[in-house]
Amino acid sequence: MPARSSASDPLSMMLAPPPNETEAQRAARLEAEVEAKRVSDMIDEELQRQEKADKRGPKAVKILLLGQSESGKSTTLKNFQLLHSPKAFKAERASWRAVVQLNVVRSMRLILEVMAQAQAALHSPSSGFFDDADGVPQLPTLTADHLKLKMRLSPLLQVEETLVRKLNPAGSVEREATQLARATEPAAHLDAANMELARARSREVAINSQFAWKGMFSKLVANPRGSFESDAIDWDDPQDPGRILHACRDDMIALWNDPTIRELLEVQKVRLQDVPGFFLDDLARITSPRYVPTDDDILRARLKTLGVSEYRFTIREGRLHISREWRIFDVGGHRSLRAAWAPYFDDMDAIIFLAPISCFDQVLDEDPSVNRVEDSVLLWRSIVSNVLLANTSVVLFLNKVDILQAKLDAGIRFGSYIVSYGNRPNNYENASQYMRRKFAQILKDYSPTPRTFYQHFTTATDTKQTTEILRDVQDTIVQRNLKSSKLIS
Ligand SMILES: Nc1nc2c(ncn2[C@@H]2O[C@H](COP(=O)(O)OP(=O)(O)OP(=O)(O)O)[C@@H](O)[C@H]2O)c(=O)[nH]1
Ligand SMILES: [Mg+2]
Repeated sequence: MPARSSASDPLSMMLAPPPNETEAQRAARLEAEVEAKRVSDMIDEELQRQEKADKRGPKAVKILLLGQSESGKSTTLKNFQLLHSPKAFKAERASWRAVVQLNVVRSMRLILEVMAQAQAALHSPSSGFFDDADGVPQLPTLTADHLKLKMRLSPLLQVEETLVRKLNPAGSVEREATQLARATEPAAHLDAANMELARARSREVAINSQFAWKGMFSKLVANPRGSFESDAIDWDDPQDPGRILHACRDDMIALWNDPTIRELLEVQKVRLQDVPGFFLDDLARITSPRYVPTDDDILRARLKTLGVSEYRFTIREGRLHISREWRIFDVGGHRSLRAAWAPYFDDMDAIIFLAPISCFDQVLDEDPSVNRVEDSVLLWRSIVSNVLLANTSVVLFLNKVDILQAKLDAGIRFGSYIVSYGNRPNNYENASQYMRRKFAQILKDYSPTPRTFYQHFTTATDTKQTTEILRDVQDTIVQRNLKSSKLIS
């Protein structure tokens, strides 16, 4: 078909300028055309923006995890990951293997530290560990075999250095915070040794969430075939942490199971079982060449948080199955890191506050004059009274109830530390309900506006129980969103 000339095309004819157009008319027409194009471009832009927004879905739900250090925030985040991205969670096993190794080495370092202190005490009669009457040492005596074990385990400190160097690039501030104890050099006298032990107890590896540490560890411990099920140790590398731990395996087991060492730890009031990241009862499994952490190991592994980490997932809501993005923010709970929380208060849908109520007989590492439960209570008060958070839903996890139960069963008296508890029965039922009422009352007294809140007794290391609770929390927030967007009444 022959192409139509513009002279016969009705559209061209309609758009063509009038044949007798004056200069002024032409200028006005061109100006109107420019204006029409501007308006049309604006409309296009708005349509594109809306299209993008529709694709992105409704506004994201934001949840902030708060609580003191070691309260279980990162453990709760791991539970969210396990619930929504189980494959990605499992793919990170190699990285967590390194953290479990660090935890083992930390526990062993504490034992070596206690041994060094006992040795120092022998040379210091004024140490307070000698009976005033007959001058006999009150500490169990270490034999030559113990000292041989201690010497043979000194390569473990090197393992820690290797792993820490990998975790924190040289020169970063976090590296300084993780400097290692010299457990092999006994302190000159007991006061110094005591201080060294106290420092060693609180010194732990911390990670800045902005640093891609998981990538570093995957490279370090995954085998060349990328499979974690097979041998994950590089036997050609004498520095390989897995290789050194494997070589020290029998000595570590012997030391941990030695009755004199257990007695020494008891006299020094070092309960390694209560230190987060305790794996000494699993040494044979963890130091085996093909060790791959289980979900349970990953939840129990302890890595202190510096900075803020964010985890995103999508949930389909309501009958219309509208996808909505959820963002969970995990912050560091150490006192020096709490100032970094405030910028996140704006625009949060919910806060999950973790209060580890098992810590009633412990003090803060950052201030030994403060009881840990007291710190949680004060922190809760400052959060619920904060006007920036007045419209934010609050969910309280009274966490570590497994440890609370164990401590009360072992006869540790709740009322000796929480004085207001008085002479109430020293059992789980009464103590846990007492704490529940205490936190609820503070919310009632200090919240700027009356608000409902949800509270749960939790054991964040118990994935089954925690995922059920997290599902519950999610449902509550979804229902609230649907109500406020009037999708349900
Ligand atoms: N037994 C027991 N251990 C728990 C529980 N919750 C957390 N833990 C352990 O306690 C340790 C500390 O938990 P994290 O989740 O690292 O604590 P956090 O609040 O993130 O601490 P920071 O990062 O320092 O602010 C980890 O080793 C956990 O495995 C619990 O309910 N019971
Ligand atoms: Mg953390």
